[in-house]
Amino acid sequence: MKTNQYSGFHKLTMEQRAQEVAEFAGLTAEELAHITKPGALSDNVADKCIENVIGTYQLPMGIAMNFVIDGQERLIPMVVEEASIVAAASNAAKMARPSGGFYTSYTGNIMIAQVQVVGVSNPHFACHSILHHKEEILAAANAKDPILVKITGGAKDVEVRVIDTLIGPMVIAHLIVDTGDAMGANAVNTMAEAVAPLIEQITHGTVKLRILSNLAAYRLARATATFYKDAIGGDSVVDGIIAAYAFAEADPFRAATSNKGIMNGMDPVVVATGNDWRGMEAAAHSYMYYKYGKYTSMTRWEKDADGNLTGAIEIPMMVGLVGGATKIHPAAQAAIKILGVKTAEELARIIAAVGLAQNFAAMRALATDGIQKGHMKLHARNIATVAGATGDMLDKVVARMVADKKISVEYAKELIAKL
Ligand SMILES: CC(C)(COP(=O)([O-])OP(=O)([O-])OC[C@H]1O[C@@H](n2cnc3c(N)ncnc32)[C@H](O)[C@@H]1OP(=O)([O-])[O-])[C@@H](O)C(=O)NCCC(=O)NCCSC(=O)C[C@@](C)(O)CC(=O)[O-]
Ligand SMILES: NC(=O)C1=CN([C@@H]2O[C@H](COP(=O)(O)OP(=O)(O)OC[C@H]3O[C@@H](n4cnc5c(N)ncnc54)[C@H](OP(=O)(O)O)[C@@H]3O)[C@@H](O)[C@H]2O)C=CC1
Repeated sequence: MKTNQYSGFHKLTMEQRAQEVAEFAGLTAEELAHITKPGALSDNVADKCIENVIGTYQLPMGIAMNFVIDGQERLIPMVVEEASIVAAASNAAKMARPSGGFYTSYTGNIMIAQVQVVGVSNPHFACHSILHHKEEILAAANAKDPILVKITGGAKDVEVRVIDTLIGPMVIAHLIVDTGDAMGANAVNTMAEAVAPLIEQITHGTVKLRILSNLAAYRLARATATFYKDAIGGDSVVDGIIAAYAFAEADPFRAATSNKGIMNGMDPVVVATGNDWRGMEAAAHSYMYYKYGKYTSMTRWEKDADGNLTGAIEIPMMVGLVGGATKIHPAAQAAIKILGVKTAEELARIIAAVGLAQNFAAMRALATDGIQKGHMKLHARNIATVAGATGDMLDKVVARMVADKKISVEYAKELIAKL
């Protein structure tokens, strides 16, 4: 496969798809086997990732097609259990292609470590004292990670705040750290612990928590795309999507589902690359309050002067290529090679684009046929399997359920009995 716009890719067998992906990404047979051969992880790394390991739990890895991001064709590995997500991402990317696909930007690999100081009688004065000693504090932080300092410069700045809390004022110091191609949690936690004694001396207070913030408000990935109205169903579809977006922008009940739809795109890539999806989720949802003062849509959708649909997303994206499980998980390494990324920045930008694509696909389906038509057609295989259908019988049962527009375990069982 020389291009990722492979119409009918989904009609190939698993083995054929794997070979096409390996050819596009230049995967060796061994690298491909880390994905296609179950059990690879338990042979060498599972017991090094977490505690009390007894084995491994497998999830499907699908490949979203058609993505052009900043002018480059990308295959997107997505690890997820839910039907229709990979199809939706592929469909959205296909519809974005006529305008050139997705365009991204990024603010840098900047993480925040928090140091909490309590018992300070003059908190505002203490904040100034911390800032007077900024260079000393940065030196103490950077002494803990010479590798990071060599690569990125490490801790770059200190910020301070006084917050009023239920137990009185607290001085909160933020270490601002460039963590390079690492997600950086362990790195910044180590630095926060290292500077605590110095901050206690400076403030005459007591340091309690020393921990990163997952509200990675300085590590933002952005993506935009233009969907030509004629490529997505015309003015009524554009207006339908704008109305769906306006609902999510205004209502947290809708925003929660619309943003879950965005996570349908972002989480599977974060998981596929061995990154911390809990941290990414915490960052993305909390950023809504930080930026907009309310829980709202993570995306912004508008009409351009020609009536085409334009979308944008700005989201904290703290993912790494080194550190955590990424470096030691062979399938994560293979996924990174499929993506063709060399830096954490590239990966962050791609994930933001996939989130935007997923939101478009969901809202377009909702604004036209409704989600069930596309979703349940793909979920039918899952339903038929639950009912006990296998092999050719499975295909026959799925075809009949879709044709009869009756997709349920009950009806699948009826069909199995009949067929
Ligand atoms: C599902 C589609 C794409 C069908 O849409 P369609 O128009 O029937 O698809 P199509 O048959 O015309 O195919 C168009 C392209 O879609 C892809 N595609 C099509 N079928 C497959 C397949 N079997 N396997 C892999 N890829 C597939 C593929 O790229 C294909 O291009 P082609 O290969 O033909 O050149 C569409 O209905 C859709 O995008 N629906 C949205 C589904 C969705 O968002 N699923 C997420 C789960 S629902 C949810 O939890 C989120 C939500 C909805 O609650 C969020 C919210 O509320 O906002
Ligand atoms: N989200 C959260 O709240 C938390 C997440 N975590 C977990 O922390 C892990 C990620 O932490 P992270 O600090 O990335 O993990 P690591 O500590 O494993 O990796 C970071 C280290 O890799 C080394 N390194 C090598 N090459 C590079 C490079 N090019 N750029 C940057 N660093 C490089 C650095 O120095 P050196 O070699 O000296 O280490 C750096 O400190 C994830 O598993 C995450 O789940 C942990 C706590 C909290």
